[in-house]
Amino acid sequence: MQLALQNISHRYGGTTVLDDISFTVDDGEIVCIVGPSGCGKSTLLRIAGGLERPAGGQALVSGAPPEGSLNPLTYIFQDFALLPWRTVEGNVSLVLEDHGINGRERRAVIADVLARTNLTDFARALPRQLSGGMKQRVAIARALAVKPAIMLMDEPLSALDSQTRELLMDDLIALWSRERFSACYVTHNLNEAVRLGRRIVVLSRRPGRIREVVEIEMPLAERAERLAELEKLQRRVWEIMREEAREADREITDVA
Ligand SMILES: Nc1ncnc2c1ncn2[C@@H]1O[C@H](COP(=O)(O)OP(=O)(O)OP(=O)(O)O)[C@@H](O)[C@H]1O
Repeated sequence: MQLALQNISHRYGGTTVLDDISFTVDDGEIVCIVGPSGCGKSTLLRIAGGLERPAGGQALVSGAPPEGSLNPLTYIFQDFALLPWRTVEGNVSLVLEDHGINGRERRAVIADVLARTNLTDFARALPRQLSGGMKQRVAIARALAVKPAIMLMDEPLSALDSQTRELLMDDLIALWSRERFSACYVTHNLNEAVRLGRRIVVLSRRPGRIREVVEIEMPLAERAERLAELEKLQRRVWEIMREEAREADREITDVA
């Protein structure tokens, strides 16, 4: 399935937050979106998922979803959004219950996604017993359970410390290598963007416009070993963003 954002513009009240944004997320591709604070990244993701209607342009999905997909566009948020009174398997189960998947089929899906996210031994644990990294693995397992065509990921690792973030990035790469998923991945963290993105869409400060799209040919599985090359790419992305970020920072300071 392909997600195409076509000439997306958006405003809140009199403030334009997005201006003429167009790009696609192709099948099996992770596209990262980076840009200064407040440039409209989360807004763009909500528009991509149909949660918000853009003032101009359109978000289109085309092609057939994966067989058995219950929810072609599925979000993963920074704050995990788990139900505290449900166990790990109970949290995953919920999305299947919502779709009327029961009995043996439900148990099979839960077992599969818990195995893929290395959570099998934690099936009966409650969220409060888990570290932040494990909670986010549960959120990823829950997203995978509905067989999404495209995952919409809003700063999924930003609540985690840097070591846990590294481990989760390894997990995401391993998951992607086994079964290529498509994702539109918003992040502040340029290291995450160059580790995970096939393309990085760099936005300007508000109103967010596309400054540049950086393509990264290097296979995902090789990236952990080729850090020096990635470092260069990361610097390049930062060079594109630096002035924008500085201006955005000044703008926020002015308001305060
Ligand atoms: N529902 C809303 N009503 C009014 N203004 C909003 C709303 N949602 C976002 N905004 C404003 O729109 C702008 C873009 O917000 P958005 O959260 O999309 O940016 P962002 O790039 O994701 O920010 P950050 O990097 O800080 O997470 C901000 O100025 C924000 O205050």
